[in-house]
Amino acid sequence: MSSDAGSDYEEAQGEEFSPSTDENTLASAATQNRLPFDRPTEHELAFFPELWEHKTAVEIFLLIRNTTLATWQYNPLKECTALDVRNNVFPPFNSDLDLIQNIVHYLTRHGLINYGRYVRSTKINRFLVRDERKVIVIGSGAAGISAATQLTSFGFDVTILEARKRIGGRIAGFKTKTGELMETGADTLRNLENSPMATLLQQCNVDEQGVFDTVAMFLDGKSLPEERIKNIMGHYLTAKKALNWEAHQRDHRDERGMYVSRQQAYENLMNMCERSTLVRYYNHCKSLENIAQERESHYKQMQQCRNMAYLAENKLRLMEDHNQLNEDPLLRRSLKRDIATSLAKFNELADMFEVCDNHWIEMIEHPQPKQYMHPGSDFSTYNFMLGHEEYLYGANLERVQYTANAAQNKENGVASRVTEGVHELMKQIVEKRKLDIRLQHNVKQIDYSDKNRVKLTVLKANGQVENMTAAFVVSTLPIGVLKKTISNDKRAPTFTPTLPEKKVTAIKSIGSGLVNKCILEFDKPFWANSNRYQFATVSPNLKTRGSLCVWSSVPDSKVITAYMAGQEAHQSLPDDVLIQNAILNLQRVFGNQCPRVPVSAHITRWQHDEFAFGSGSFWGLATEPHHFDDLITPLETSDGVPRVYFAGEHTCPSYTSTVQGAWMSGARAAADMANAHNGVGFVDLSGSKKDLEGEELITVDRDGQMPEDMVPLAKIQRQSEPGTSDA
Ligand SMILES: Cc1cc2nc3c(=O)[nH]c(=O)nc-3n(C[C@H](O)[C@H](O)[C@H](O)COP(=O)(O)OP(=O)(O)OC[C@H]3O[C@@H](n4cnc5c(N)ncnc54)[C@H](O)[C@@H]3O)c2cc1C
Repeated sequence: MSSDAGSDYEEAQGEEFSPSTDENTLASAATQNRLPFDRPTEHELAFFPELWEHKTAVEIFLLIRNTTLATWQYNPLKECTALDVRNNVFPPFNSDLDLIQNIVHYLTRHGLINYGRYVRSTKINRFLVRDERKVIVIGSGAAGISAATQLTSFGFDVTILEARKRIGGRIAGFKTKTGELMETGADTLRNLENSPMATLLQQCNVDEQGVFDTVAMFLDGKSLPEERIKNIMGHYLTAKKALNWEAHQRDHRDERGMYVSRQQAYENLMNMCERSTLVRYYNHCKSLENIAQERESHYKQMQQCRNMAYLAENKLRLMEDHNQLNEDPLLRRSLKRDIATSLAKFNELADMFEVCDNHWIEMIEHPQPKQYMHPGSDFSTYNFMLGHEEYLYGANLERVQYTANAAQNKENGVASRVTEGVHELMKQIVEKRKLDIRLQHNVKQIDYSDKNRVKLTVLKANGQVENMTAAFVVSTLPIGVLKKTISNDKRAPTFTPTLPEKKVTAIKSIGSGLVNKCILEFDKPFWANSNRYQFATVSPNLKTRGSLCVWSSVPDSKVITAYMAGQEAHQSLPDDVLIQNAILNLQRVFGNQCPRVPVSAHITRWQHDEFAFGSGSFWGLATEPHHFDDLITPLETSDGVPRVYFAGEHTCPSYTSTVQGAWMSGARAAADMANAHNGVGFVDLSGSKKDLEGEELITVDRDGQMPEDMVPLAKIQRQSEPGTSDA
């Protein structure tokens, strides 16, 4: 967060916890964790069955739960213990220390507090016998690191096996020869207002930079007026809202039972809008015609009235000239009456004529558009927004189902880039938590056919093969790799026995997407001052809308990144052609300020990365919600014990293809494993600060001696994830 987070970190050890506990603070602590502040979730009700009994019990539970979350958020550099929470809950509600401990334990277990890079002050109780504690986590991406840190806190002995030479997985970056940072994987943390990544940013010694929603847009090198951008953005957001509303109302599938794609849904909406615009235009023209006819008819009647009055008046004058007025008083009166009624009628018609006239003028002054979206720049801008959505989803919108609202989650709210790179967060957590990570350990086989243990065949850097065993395994193999596994690709690890049919179907059904980057380094930044470091170049060609569309940099960096999304992410053009295209794009906007040749450049090809085979997962046209449950369900060894757990961004349906989703999935897998094997009862977690020795973890081995009230719960029905769906 701030550059002096390090010193905060040291100071935190002596700091007292005293967050304000007013209603707003408590409510926002809950929403920050994706929990409803005023009711327990189904998941909480499953763990605290007594909440079904009394309304008062629910109120006390919520007060303690929300205060615990607020206490942790107030200072996430330091473990939040039951004693800290007790001090922050006002009497008499702080009298039940057992309840407070249970809530602290529950929230810790499920990765809502006491996670990431923090100082522990309580002992870690290890109840499982030594052999049952051994966990191997496959992969050191965000999911693997999250699972490993959590499991270590629950008393497991964790080793991470990582195939690459580095940690981080799809969070990656390197320094150029001149020391500039190029982030080749995830670089933007979105949705920070309710993401655990906000806490990690607070815990780590990094500098974060806000990414703004409104960006400058250029079409053919010319800046689009802000007003037009806002206008089109309005159309796009309305369409997106309509789509999300529709997704909650009914299912739209084709004859094969596949969901309608987002592209199709946007096109349908656009056609509907075009149709209704045309209908409105037709009605407008029809009304104009009717008014014109009405006006004409009034005019004609006015003429008739005028003529009648004129005739009667002429007749009267003639009678007067011939001194006949007194001769025929009846005729005289009748003529006078005709004049009066004609004039009255004329006036009435004149008023009606004026009303018509005003209406006519008003309609002429407010013409109706003939088209919903004008072809040309407006349509290109709208199309750019769909291209941007392809970047957020990491997939062509023709392949993403219309119901998916993950992009909504990612796009809205607070977003940040980390000056030192997102991988710096992972590095600092790994160092602080002293995780045991074996790099260049490529897992080739996961054998769960035995009893009591899982065997792994691992290919090491020196070409040696090592067989390793563990009581439990957490696989964070990416969706792209799992897809290769089920298609028997030699580069991907195998499972023995082969994966169950349900899992295979799930892996096939969940989409594997692709985003790539073109990263350019120059000798100085020419793309404007430090505030404006994100802009978009709108492609006039609809087919290439995802190509080099969004440009991003961090202030004072000499590196600028363009993203390739949708169809364009699969570009097979050689690097130098892509780099030249990017330079041309920049030159259209910045002219000669942009040099013809960059100092250095890097193009990513995540589709060919054999430890990822893609950038992230998405809700494909055949993805059903239960596919994520099928993917998450652990594999059982031959003794019927669940031992191979699954994590990774692709197992977090609400936040697929994000670092947040990966982190949350690791915490979820760790909780599932601990709940099943390490007991869901609670022990004294209040901790004794006397035991605290620096930042060393204090572990107490109890070798199988589990307290009576701490029974392992073989299977807790996963009713919902804490802090996701039912928030
Ligand atoms: C170009 C790009 C841009 C992105 N931009 C963003 C963004 O701006 N914001 C965002 O939130 N997300 C973004 N993402 C997505 C984000 O990076 C991922 O969702 C997240 O990092 C996935 O974490 P993970 O732990 O699930 O998987 P990974 O990070 O892929 O971790 C899996 C690990 O398993 C290892 N592994 C694979 N096979 C084996 C094997 N056989 N043996 C041992 N280890 C193995 C891999 O090397 C890897 O380290 C982006 C991704 C890409 C590619």
